[in-house]
Amino acid sequence: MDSGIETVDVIVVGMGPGGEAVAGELADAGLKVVGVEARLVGGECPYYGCIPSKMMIRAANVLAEARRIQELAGSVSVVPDFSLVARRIRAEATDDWDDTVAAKRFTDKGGLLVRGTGRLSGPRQVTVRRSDGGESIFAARRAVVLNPGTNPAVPPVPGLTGTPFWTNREAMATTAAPASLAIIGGGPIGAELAQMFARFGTHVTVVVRGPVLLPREEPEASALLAEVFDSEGIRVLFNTNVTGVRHSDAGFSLELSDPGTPELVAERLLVATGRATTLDALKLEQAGIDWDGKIPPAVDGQLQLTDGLYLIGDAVGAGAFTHMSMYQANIVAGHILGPGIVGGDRGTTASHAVPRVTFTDPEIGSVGLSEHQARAAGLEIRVGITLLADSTRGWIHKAGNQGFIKVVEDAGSGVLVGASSVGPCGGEVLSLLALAVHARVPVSTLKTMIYAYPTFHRAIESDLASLH
Ligand SMILES: Cc1cc2nc3c(=O)[nH]c(=O)nc-3n(C[C@H](O)[C@H](O)[C@H](O)COP(=O)(O)OP(=O)(O)OC[C@H]3O[C@@H](n4cnc5c(N)ncnc54)[C@H](O)[C@@H]3O)c2cc1C
Ligand SMILES: NC(=O)c1ccc[n+]([C@@H]2O[C@H](COP(=O)([O-])OP(=O)(O)OC[C@H]3O[C@@H](n4cnc5c(N)ncnc54)[C@H](O)[C@@H]3O)[C@@H](O)[C@H]2O)c1
Repeated sequence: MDSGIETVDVIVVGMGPGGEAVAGELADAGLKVVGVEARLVGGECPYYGCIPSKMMIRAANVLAEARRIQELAGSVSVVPDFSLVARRIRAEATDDWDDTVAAKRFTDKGGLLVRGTGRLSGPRQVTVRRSDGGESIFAARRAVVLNPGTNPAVPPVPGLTGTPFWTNREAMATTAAPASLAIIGGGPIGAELAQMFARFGTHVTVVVRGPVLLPREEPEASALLAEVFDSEGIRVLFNTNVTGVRHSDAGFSLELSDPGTPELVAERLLVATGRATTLDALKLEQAGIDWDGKIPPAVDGQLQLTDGLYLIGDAVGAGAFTHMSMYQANIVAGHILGPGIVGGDRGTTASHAVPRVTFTDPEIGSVGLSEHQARAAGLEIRVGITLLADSTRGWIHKAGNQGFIKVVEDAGSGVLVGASSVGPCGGEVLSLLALAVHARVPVSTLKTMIYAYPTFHRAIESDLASLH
């Protein structure tokens, strides 16, 4: 409708992983739910993030394993063909960036999907500038849930704007691996895509303004990844700023602050310098929020900004991961349904055991606090670190066996407060450590567990024995 206000139970603005989950569950429970989506139902993860990037990485890892055949099993000729990956992403992951199936999943539950951009226009009221040019206004009896996600952040580098640089979105849509690629940023996106494209034959240079890759990880993980990148021919320029960008038919030319490499030339440029929220555009002040650009601390518990207004997903700032968006969606759905409903009231958010996995090879998984964070929090800690290559399974594995397990124990309580699992299947091995940190399992109990032989996770047993 173009006039009047339609009253519903719940309005969800932004149908990313968390928005889609909460809207779907509430619609399933019989509530009248409006989902507002400006681009694609499902958000960044299925179309431009986790899923297509992991399909690319799966293919790149197969190439890497094939190249390891000569060290372990014979000979093979490996000829990469990126078109297979591009086809798979179109056919199986993104439906050629068409969200009809995802939209139907929601509308089949009774949800009303409104395509357009939503903003708050009052307490529990949302105005939508629809994609068809019209406007709709909705009022929510129970709640408004904001799941706006993020967009790629683009740094103010002179000359960059207006060039055909890639963000993750264009990178996921490429049909060919470029001959050469410059990447600005050595976070998870930069690191994962650097190795993936390099394994398809691209000459990759990563420009990192600090001294390490993946600065949020343990220093041992960052150092190991730098070693692996070096061994795979991926060039990393540390402590380097990009001071200018030019583009011509020949490709990109980057002006660098490094006197040793003042210019970097590449066919393509990927900007992977973090994300920017769109919270400003949601007009939180219309719902009575004293908005100063910072998320109010109240959002940490019930994810409620004010009565009946919830925020979930990357914009919360508690970890920009799909699993966090879904975790928060579950808590908010429970809160909206209320304790009287079966499955209602799912408590408040806990932040002590947030896991993450960067899908480089080796995979870099971590949970909870790093050694540095635990010390900075004033904890008296014990640390253990065990190289996978020194474990039986790592030694058997041989080619591609780089990695380690690192655990951080709070000596006072005798429980693990953080851990890293780096290696082949590092993300899978992390699960045991994530459980230990989440459930605060005493280290004395973990030490009595039987660890199957010869598994990668058995290195955890040696690691616990090495705590000091
Ligand atoms: C390359 C890449 C790889 C990644 N890999 C992983 C991974 O392996 N594992 C992992 O856990 N995470 C990964 N992530 C992160 C993951 O994609 C996000 O954490 C995830 O998408 C959750 O985001 P979200 O729920 O906050 O919303 P998003 O997915 O960002 O979706 C938000 C939606 O809201 C819509 N929207 C925004 N504002 C409005 C408005 N005003 N009105 C209407 N609609 C609006 C947007 O169009 C968008 O569709 C990756 C990200 C990238 C970029
Ligand atoms: N496997 C996963 O779970 C996965 C994979 C990819 C992305 N993600 C999520 O997406 C988020 C975004 O990833 P990202 O890698 O873009 O962001 P990021 O913020 O994690 O890393 C960006 C890096 O770019 C650097 N940087 C910023 N401005 C720069 C500049 N002007 N010049 C050079 N370097 C600059 C930053 O110092 C930082 O190290 C991640 O934080 C993560 O939460 C998750």
